[in-house]
Amino acid sequence: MSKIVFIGAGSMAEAMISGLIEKKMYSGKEIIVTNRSNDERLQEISRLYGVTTSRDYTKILKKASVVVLAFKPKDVVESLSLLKEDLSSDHLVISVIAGVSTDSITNLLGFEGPVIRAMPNTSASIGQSATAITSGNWTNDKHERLACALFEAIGKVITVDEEAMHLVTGLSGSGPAYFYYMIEAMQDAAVQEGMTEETARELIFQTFVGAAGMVKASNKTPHQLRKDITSPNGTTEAGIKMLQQEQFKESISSCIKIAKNRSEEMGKDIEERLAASISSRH
Ligand SMILES: NC(=O)C1=CN([C@@H]2O[C@H](COP(=O)(O)OP(=O)(O)OC[C@H]3O[C@@H](n4cnc5c(N)ncnc54)[C@H](OP(=O)(O)O)[C@@H]3O)[C@@H](O)[C@H]2O)C=CC1
Ligand SMILES: O=C(O)[C@@H]1CCC=N1
Repeated sequence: MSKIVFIGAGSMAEAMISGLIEKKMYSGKEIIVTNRSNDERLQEISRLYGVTTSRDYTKILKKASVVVLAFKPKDVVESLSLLKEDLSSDHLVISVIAGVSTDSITNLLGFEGPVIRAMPNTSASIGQSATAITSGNWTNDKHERLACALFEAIGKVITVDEEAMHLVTGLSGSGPAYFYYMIEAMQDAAVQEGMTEETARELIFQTFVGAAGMVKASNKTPHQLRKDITSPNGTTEAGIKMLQQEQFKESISSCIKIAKNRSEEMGKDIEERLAASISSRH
């Protein structure tokens, strides 16, 4: 039986594993997970999802057809140098690593194998990821269909040109955190105004779910939906005016730009380290 291997057992790997099992795309038995050194974490993942865990790369990669790279960008050079002996062009490599291009991965692996770069988000764990994928040079339709099916099992998938991946990363990869920050801020404000945390949470959560549902279901734009709530000289107008005064839109714009730039920087850092390692070999 051909398995899927996760190299990395952190938040993103767990979100994908739980979503894939929940949607029955893979059973726990068909998933192998490894990490660098955290034994407790591997035990926890195994207990929660019934997956196999191992640090024997040679053994696990022999059983796998799909290999998901789910470690941090800073670990790419070291981790791929450990993995490349056991990887071949028969493996489909799916990287969810922020910033790092398919070319960098191919160059680090040192052979022309299929690499798909994906940017999901942690809502994968409830089947609600927004994922963008892009294909490297050595993929075919079969690889792309497989990657699409995998990410469709855990949410919505779009295909983009690789240049767009930095923006996607700052927008929808990091995106859930921006909304959580907004919820946190609204909850803190309500508690400061005397509401219990429990009541605030209940009201705010449902308000978020309802607003997201409206954006999805309605044929109105978010702008129109906002206008519908904003009575002249009413509470919403007062609140929105304060957000405008505090430069809410400008803050969000800077947030997306800086996150996109950070993704670009992380990619460049890997390219520079790759170039340095090539020149040191000559
Ligand atoms: N978190 C998110 O919302 C999203 C993250 N991503 C991307 O997913 C990737 C993982 O992020 P996240 O899950 O948050 O990170 P975490 O820090 O939670 O997890 C990283 C994992 O990688 C493991 N690891 C590091 N080096 C190796 C190695 N050589 N072999 C095997 N495992 C290794 C670590 O093991 P150990 O703990 O033992 O060191 C750890 O399990 C990142 O590249 C990130 O950019 C993409 C989209 C969203
Ligand atoms: O913060 C990060 O670098 C990763 C990438 C997207 C979400 N988390």
